[in-house]
Amino acid sequence: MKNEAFQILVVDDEQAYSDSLSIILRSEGYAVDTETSSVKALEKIGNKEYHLVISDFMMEDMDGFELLKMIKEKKKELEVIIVTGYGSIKNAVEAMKKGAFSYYIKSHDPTELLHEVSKVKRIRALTEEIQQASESSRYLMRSKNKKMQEIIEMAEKVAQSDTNVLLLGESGVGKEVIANYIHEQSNRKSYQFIPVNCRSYSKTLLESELFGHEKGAYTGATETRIGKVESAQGGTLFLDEIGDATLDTQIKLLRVLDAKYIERIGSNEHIDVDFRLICATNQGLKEQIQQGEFREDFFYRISTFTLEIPALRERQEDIEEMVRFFVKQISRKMDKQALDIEPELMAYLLKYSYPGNIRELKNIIERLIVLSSDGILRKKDLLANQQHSHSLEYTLKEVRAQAEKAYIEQMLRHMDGHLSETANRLGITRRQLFNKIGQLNIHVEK
Ligand SMILES: Nc1ncnc2c1ncn2[C@@H]1O[C@H](COP(=O)(O)OP(=O)(O)OP(=O)(O)O)[C@@H](O)[C@H]1O
Repeated sequence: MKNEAFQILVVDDEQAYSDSLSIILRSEGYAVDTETSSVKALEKIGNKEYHLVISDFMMEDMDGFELLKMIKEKKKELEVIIVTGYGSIKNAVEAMKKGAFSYYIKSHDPTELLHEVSKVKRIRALTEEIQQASESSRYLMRSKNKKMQEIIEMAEKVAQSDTNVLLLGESGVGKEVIANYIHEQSNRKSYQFIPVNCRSYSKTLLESELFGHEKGAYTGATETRIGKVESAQGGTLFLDEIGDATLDTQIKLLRVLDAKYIERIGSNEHIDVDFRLICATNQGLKEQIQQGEFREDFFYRISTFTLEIPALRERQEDIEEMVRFFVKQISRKMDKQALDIEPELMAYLLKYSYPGNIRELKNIIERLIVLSSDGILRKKDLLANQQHSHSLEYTLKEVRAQAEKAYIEQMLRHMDGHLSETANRLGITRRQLFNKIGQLNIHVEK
């Protein structure tokens, strides 16, 4: 991680002290924000991804212990260095027991502090490396299919430039996975990959999600919030289902791409932004343009480089390896023993048409693993699962309930257990979703 990507928040109610600290830290290239109030600092921490907080111990509105406790409650992984005077070393040591990374004595040589900061940075980089190594085994980025091989190759090439990319393909073919891969292969990889699904939000909510808002910008905006475009600073912004963005939102995005700055809703302040845009859609944008639902100029701007990801049924030669990959991955996740696949099942899976593409294949394997009690995945379990659509022993109400349950569970998994977004996507209220979860005995994994 480069120093500029390492975000530090300095909290001290003595403005002069936090200013001088930030000058020292900035001279090393770190990105520094300062705050004189602990309460406001907590708000900032909620809104932005910091890597380190350097906080004074004695402050007027909250003492160091309390601030530390609240930071750790909010963000366990966020490191805190306590700054203290000679008189309160005992407290600083106590703070370390409570989770502070280390402490720094105010009158000491600042190189000591810089040394501690670089330690936090090194540890953070190591943790991220480990995370990335385990993430790379999350995806199978190999293919025997010629078209898919070309797509992976082109994704690697385009990753080296800053070109905007448009990913086309049916739902579940792995557009987000490819977008993430492009980010990981690019020199923006030490910054964040920020995905936003445009279908999950109403127009106002999407714009506030993207551009952020100032406190009081509209009813319900109770605090200032940083948008996803700002969070993608230095990194990659992935806009999924871009066809769902309204014409107004498209104009605003076009302006951001041209002017390279945003204004939070309710503010005139220009905030410079630098990110790569990757968009995806499973709709025909050309038809949407003809119907006046999608701006042509925006389309040309986002589609400098277009990749069309084939449906899984068009790359049948990859199914077997993918089945084995998911069996291994999911059984490890569920802590189940190594699993064998019955040949009849494999033969069925190789011929099946997968209207839901890779997502459907993954879900099928997950269900089969859950149903297997002896370590063997069998075709009969697959059919048992689909039985309700073939057998005639269920009432209409039961069939409806089963279908609803399966669909809600699938959507919850897709939205990573995020309830509001799931409700939004299902077109019901959060309360209705809660009721369904209770009635249908749905298990929510976060
Ligand atoms: N190459 C791959 N290796 C492993 N898993 C994959 C791969 N491609 C896709 N998947 C899995 O398939 C599921 C669907 O992938 P993804 O969300 O990227 O599809 P999508 O095309 O963006 O779907 P949608 O259009 O519905 O948003 C995810 O669970 C993802 O982890």
